[in-house]
Amino acid sequence: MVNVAIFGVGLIGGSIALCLKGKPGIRVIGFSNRESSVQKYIQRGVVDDGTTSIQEAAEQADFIFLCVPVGMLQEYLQKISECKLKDGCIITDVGSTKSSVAAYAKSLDLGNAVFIGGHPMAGSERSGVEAASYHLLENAFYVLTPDESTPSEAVDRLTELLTHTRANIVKVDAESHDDIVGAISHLPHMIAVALVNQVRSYNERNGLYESLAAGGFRDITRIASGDPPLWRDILLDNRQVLLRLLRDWSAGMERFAQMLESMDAEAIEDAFRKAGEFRSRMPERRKGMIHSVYDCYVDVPDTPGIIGRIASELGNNRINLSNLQIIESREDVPGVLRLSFRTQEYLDQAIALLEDLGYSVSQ
Ligand SMILES: NC(=O)c1ccc[n+]([C@@H]2O[C@H](COP(=O)([O-])OP(=O)(O)OC[C@H]3O[C@@H](n4cnc5c(N)ncnc54)[C@H](O)[C@@H]3O)[C@@H](O)[C@H]2O)c1
Ligand SMILES: O=C(O)C(=O)C[C@]1(C(=O)O)C=C[C@@H](O)C=C1
Repeated sequence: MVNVAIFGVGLIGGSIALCLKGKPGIRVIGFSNRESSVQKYIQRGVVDDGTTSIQEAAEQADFIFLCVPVGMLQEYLQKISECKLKDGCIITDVGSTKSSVAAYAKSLDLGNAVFIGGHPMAGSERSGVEAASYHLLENAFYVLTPDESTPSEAVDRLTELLTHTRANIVKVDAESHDDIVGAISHLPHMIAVALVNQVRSYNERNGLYESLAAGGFRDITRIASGDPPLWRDILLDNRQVLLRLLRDWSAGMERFAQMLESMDAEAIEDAFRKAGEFRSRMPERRKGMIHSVYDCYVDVPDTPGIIGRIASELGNNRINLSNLQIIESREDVPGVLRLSFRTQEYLDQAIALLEDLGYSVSQ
């Protein structure tokens, strides 16, 4: 039996647990510092067992996933390093920054255990085990950051385990990870928050700002609703990279100001053209890319016209579908029809409706 201990069974830890639980030969143990959370994980069927004891979770584990906020990673690594870990135990994390945790792991004596940093490039602005999903990591890139001293056998074992997430593993060094993810994830979160707060202050004088805000504003600002303490930790941890990126961002905005001042129509068009070209190269349906995360999966019987019927039911109930995809039917995937919505409200309404109609719906 392979024991997998998950510390922090929230959005990401819970999603990994859901991918591993029930797989032959795997037992998932959830750790929380609160007994009520442990009970919740077990009741929701996300883990096989749970404990509030770090030692109990760590000492029986073949794999340890640290899925707590970035600001807690070092404390947990340190406490785990004091446990009597199994020989060859692999400790990995899912934190959104990689350099600091890798350096910290190196400074510890982990005995015969091995640390390999990790970061699944999928997520959402939601948090907690309630938001965890079996499908969250499917087709996403999952970054691992081994270095030259990491035994390749350990990387292979972790990669093998992660096949259950259906993510695509990519290996990157920790510093490059922080540069790249700073630009494609952390900077966008800061921009979204600054933009929402800019509009929020205008809205204090005139409530029409809020009323008229439509798709464009919603699309670019969804991530401004991320968990504040979680994002505080991420931004502070990657601050050196982010300070540089913010200077580049300011320069880009300054260029826009110049284009407007000098009425440089061609340059404005050119900026949109280049951005559009780059963005259109990104696959639409890849997890972690620009996409709706308000998805659910419906088991669809093989009956003619069934997809049309589902779409009509949603339409008749004024539930706006933003995308519909028939996904390949495979043995380990419960649903075959993926329905995407623009808001949590539509998603909740759709799930309630489809369940009322007798469909089996999963998230
Ligand atoms: N949110 C995303 O989109 C996303 C994507 C990829 C990676 N990550 C990374 O994943 C990690 C977890 O993020 P999440 O989005 O799953 O957050 P989350 O809030 O959903 O989950 C965090 C979990 O850690 C637990 N936790 C918090 N403080 C704790 C403590 N002191 N002791 C024990 N447990 C504690 C919480 O109870 C929760 O179960 C973070 O390091 C984050 O950087 C997040
Ligand atoms: O889709 C979102 O809401 C996310 O914030 C996911 C996202 C991202 O920025 O793309 C956020 C943090 C991560 O560490 C990885 C992915």
